[in-house]
Order: sequence, then C-alpha cells, then structure tokens
Amino acid sequence: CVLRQRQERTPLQRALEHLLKKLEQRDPQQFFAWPVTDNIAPGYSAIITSPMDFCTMRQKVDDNQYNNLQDFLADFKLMCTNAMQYNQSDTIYYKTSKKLLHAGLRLVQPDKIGWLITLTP
Ligand SMILES: CC(=O)c1cc(-c2ccccn2)c2ncccn12
Repeated sequence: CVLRQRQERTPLQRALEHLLKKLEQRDPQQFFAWPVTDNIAPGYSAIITSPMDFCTMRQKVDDNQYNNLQDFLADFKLMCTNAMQYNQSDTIYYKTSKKLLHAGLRLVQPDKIGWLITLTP
C-alpha cells in the first residue's frame, strides 16, 4: 500500500479524502491504518477473504476507483466487519471496529452530509 503523490482531484475525490480523514481520526491507535498481516494476526488471510484498510482506501481514492459515496462506504463497512469477524468480541480490535463503524455511518447521515453536497456538483 504505497501512497502516490497527489494528482488532480475531482470533487468526489476531494469529498472522499475529507471523509477518510475524519474516519481515520476515529482510529487513533492506527489499528486500521495498514493491511493486517498474518504475522500480527495468525491465520488472518485464511479467514478474511476480502481484506481492507485505510491506506488501501486512500490509494483507491487517489486512483479514482470509487465512482460514488456508496462504493467508498462499502469498503469502510468491509474493513470494520472484517475486524468483527476475525477478532473475538472482547478484544480491543472488535470494540474499536464497532465504534468506528457507527461513528463512520453517523458522519454520512443525510442531515450531516451538507459538506458532501457542497463538494460534489
Ligand atoms: C484490524 C485488526 O483486525 C487488527 C489490527 C491489528 C494491529 C494493527 C496495528 C498494530 C497492531 N495490531 C491487529 N492485531 C491482531 C489482530 C487483529 N488486528
């Protein structure tokens, strides 16, 4: 997950970049910052078939791979549900992912996405 230098941004890319920053702030321990590896999480790649993390999401924003907010949110939900699938419910990872998911979905409630509408024509 190597970050590229910033290219020209579409309004949607700027909106997703803004949202990504706010979501990352909800993960201060950076548990979701990079792909989970099998050496920090034994057997992870055998259990989680579609891994996702914030760095990969940022790369996809930079490469304009998200055509809309829904595609971006699908990856965010995937990242959180992966953590709830692999980790036991009494772990810090499970608890953080649950809080992250709810905080993230609150950010995109209709009454809170005025910023999105102003950014995207
Ligand atoms: C997100 C996740 O499932 C995760 C992140 C980590 C993680 C991420 C950064 C540093 C240390 N641990 C982790 N470690 C063990 C088991 C699961 N995880």
